[in-house]
Amino acid sequence: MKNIAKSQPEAQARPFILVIEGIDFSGKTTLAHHIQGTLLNQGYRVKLLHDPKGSKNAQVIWETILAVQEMGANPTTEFFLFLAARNELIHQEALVDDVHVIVFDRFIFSTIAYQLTDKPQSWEPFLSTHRFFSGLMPDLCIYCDLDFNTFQLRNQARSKQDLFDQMSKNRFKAIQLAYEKALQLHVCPFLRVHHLEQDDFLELMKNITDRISNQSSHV
Ligand SMILES: Nc1ncnc2c1ncn2[C@@H]1O[C@H](COP(=O)(O)OP(=O)(O)OP(=O)(O)O)[C@@H](O)[C@H]1O
Ligand SMILES: Cc1cn([C@H]2C[C@H](O)[C@@H](COP(=O)(O)O)O2)c(=O)[nH]c1=O
Repeated sequence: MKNIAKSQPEAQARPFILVIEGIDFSGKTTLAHHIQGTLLNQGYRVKLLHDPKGSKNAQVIWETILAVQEMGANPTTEFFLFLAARNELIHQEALVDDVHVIVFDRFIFSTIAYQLTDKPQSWEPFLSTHRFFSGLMPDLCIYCDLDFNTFQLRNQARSKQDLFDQMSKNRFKAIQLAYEKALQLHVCPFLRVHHLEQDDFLELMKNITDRISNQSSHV
């Protein structure tokens, strides 16, 4: 990726929380690494965290999620385990370093889309609980859009799969719909990306860095 500028970013009172969301194989991790690399090149201190696997304890909880899922756990149990994993991730990794930007590869919208899919009445209570216990709310969400055919092609090309990756078209559509509705809750602004090309990426980066500078000039 092109090195745009190397001026020193302004000091910030708190990190900018950038969340990358989307269904499995939508390109979140690829995009997150490009964004991290570009921001680092511009002199930002950046931390990239993968929810739910991005800290030692979170990884243990993720393995528990997979194990109990295999045994047919109650969906609410799965919900609480994802919250537990995120709590560990936040406390072990997110709140410990002095950084300008934290990029989360998945965050609270994933829980709405996957665990609370058909329970829109539970979304606000969940968000309030998250806000109360962690205080870490997204400043911007980048939503990676994907069609079902591409999902299937990318899924088939994968060597390693877990139960979350094996979903029917109906389940895929339900998760997407939940994402779309959750993004309308005004938790934070969001940008939608779909098959990102180089030019679109440069524009996206400009948008992101403008928002980061804007936040630091308002603290
Ligand atoms: N813009 C793109 N164009 C074409 N292929 C892409 C693009 N972005 C990602 N891919 C490919 O799609 C696959 C999934 O990408 P990636 O791992 O980044 O997605 P993800 O959303 O993080 O997936 P998961 O949710 O399973 O972790 C990879 O094989 C990657 O190379
Ligand atoms: C954070 C979070 C994740 N999930 C699911 C979604 C994915 O299938 C896996 C995580 O693996 P990936 O490599 O990021 O695709 O976990 C979930 O169901 N709920 C959540 O809150």
